[in-house]
Amino acid sequence: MAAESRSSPTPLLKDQLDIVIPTIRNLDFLEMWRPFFQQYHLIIVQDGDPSKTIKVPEGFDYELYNRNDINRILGPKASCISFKDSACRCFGYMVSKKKYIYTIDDDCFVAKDPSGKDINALEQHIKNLLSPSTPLFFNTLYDPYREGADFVRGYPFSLRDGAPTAVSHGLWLNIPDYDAPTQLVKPLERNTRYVDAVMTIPKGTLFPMCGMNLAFDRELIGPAMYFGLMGDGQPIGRYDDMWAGWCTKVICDHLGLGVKTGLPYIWHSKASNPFVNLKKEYKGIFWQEELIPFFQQATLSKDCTTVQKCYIELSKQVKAKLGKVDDYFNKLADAMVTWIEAWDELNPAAATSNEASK
Ligand SMILES: O=c1ccn([C@@H]2O[C@H](COP(=O)(O)OP(=O)(O)O[C@H]3O[C@@H](CO)[C@H](O)[C@H]3O)[C@@H](O)[C@H]2O)c(=O)[nH]1
Ligand SMILES: [Mn+2]
Repeated sequence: MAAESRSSPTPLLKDQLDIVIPTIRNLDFLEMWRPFFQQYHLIIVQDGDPSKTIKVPEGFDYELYNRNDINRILGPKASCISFKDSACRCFGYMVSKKKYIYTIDDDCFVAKDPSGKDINALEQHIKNLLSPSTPLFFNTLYDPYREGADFVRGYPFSLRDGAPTAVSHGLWLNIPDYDAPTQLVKPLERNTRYVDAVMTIPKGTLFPMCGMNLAFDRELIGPAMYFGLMGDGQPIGRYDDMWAGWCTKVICDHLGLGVKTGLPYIWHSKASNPFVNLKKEYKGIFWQEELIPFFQQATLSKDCTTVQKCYIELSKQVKAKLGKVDDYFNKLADAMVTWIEAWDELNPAAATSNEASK
């Protein structure tokens, strides 16, 4: 009997997920990801000099946007997209037409699990996103929906359906995502600890969201994933993902959505320059002592029934309460509004459904 053709199974969410990569480098790292990424569509956001040619390895299906494209597509609204900072990646979220996004940095490679097996980070993120979260009651055996685990005794049955998962936050072996001061005092520290767990970040708790290995449900939370104004002309850098994470978590808590962190790991290969990072982070290190209480105390009214409405409401509070910390936050609050306007312009269907829920 002829051996049946063993075509490899269609990858999960093949036509429902885009991979967004911000880059100022070449994309050779994709060779290592080819087995896991090749069947997905890539959105490459080329930062820096648009006249530079970024070589994409053969065989990948992609669209590439440089700064000229961003300016052409958004016109004056392009002012909300950072230049010369990885924050530019959020343009990829806006132009995508898919339900899910995975974003990864170009210095992140395939890590190995303790058994030595290559980790398909994308597959794990998809599992995280397709299973519920438990933001209202902590399960001490971690992810109860995982094979071989469950809810522990005392876990209310009324809460076991969980909440829809909006965000899956992955981690990093080798170079951990430390801030500059920590990097300076521990230049040789490497993360070798593989913790085999995925857990939901409880409602009411903020977290430092790192953008280098991150997936999210674009339809559930996309408009909140604005990676704030950083880089060229801005007084701060390396807080783009943090800003998005704080806004996202407040909105997820308000809308009853879940955020998970833990598996999958990637191998982060490049330590960016701690001195350059210190300059970028400097103001953020003391500003965040005011930003965190702001987000912890932020409340959204019951009229905020969509992400866009929540985000606009949050932008007003940023202006009212953080504008006095530094004028940068007035600029950022305006950029948050511009981001939503641009999002709705590029995603009219979603915007109309947003209108409908008014
Ligand atoms: O001006 C730039 C600089 C970089 N990029 C691209 O963005 C990612 C991350 O760059 P890199 O790996 O050099 O920086 P890290 O310090 O390791 O990044 C971590 O800190 C956060 C800063 O916000 C970031 O989200 C984390 O991943 C690479 O793909 C670069 O090519 C850029 O587009 N523009
Ligand atoms: Mn890096």
